[in-house]
Amino acid sequence: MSPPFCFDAAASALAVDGWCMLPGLLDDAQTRALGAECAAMHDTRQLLPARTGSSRTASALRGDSIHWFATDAPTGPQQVFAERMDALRQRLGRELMLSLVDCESHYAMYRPGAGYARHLDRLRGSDTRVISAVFYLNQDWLDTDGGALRLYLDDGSHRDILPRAGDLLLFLSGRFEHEVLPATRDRMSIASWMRQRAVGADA
Ligand SMILES: O=C(O)CCC(=O)C(=O)O
Ligand SMILES: [Fe+2]
Repeated sequence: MSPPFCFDAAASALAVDGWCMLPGLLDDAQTRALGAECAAMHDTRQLLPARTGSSRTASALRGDSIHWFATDAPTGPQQVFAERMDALRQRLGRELMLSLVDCESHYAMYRPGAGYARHLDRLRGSDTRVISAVFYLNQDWLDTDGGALRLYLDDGSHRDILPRAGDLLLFLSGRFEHEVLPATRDRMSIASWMRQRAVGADA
């Protein structure tokens, strides 16, 4: 387990820049177990084409297939991930003085050539997603494999982040547009959102 200072460094970077990379969320065996589970679920057709917003049909905007984690019956690897993310959520909430009440997560598989067009991680009419987190599951990813997440920064520049196993990308959901560029091989990740209660919802 990585020491808590990693979480503190992430909180500081999020407060200053609004985004950061956090290595060491899980160890290599835990990361590999999640990658193996995602690949197996894809092979057994348990990942379904993702939809955007209220659209009933799979959108041309995104080409991934996903599986939401069931919080009531997590698998072993999912439970390990969820516990670690909960610890991170609580630490970030304290440090950034945010009320982050829960975290929702799904596996995602992008087949070669699939991407996700530039977007913001806020669902239409909803401001519950505060922090976006993407945990990557791809062993031995090469620069030439493509598949970067392109994060558009405030100053008009962008950063390309390769989906390397064990890396966690964190950013403020309401602030950064981003897109997934197509890759030449299968690209797996866990996309998560740390959420606040909907404004106007009952306490
Ligand atoms: O897989 C990624 O790098 C990001 C996915 C994403 O932007 C999303 O699911 O909203
Ligand atoms: Fe996104």
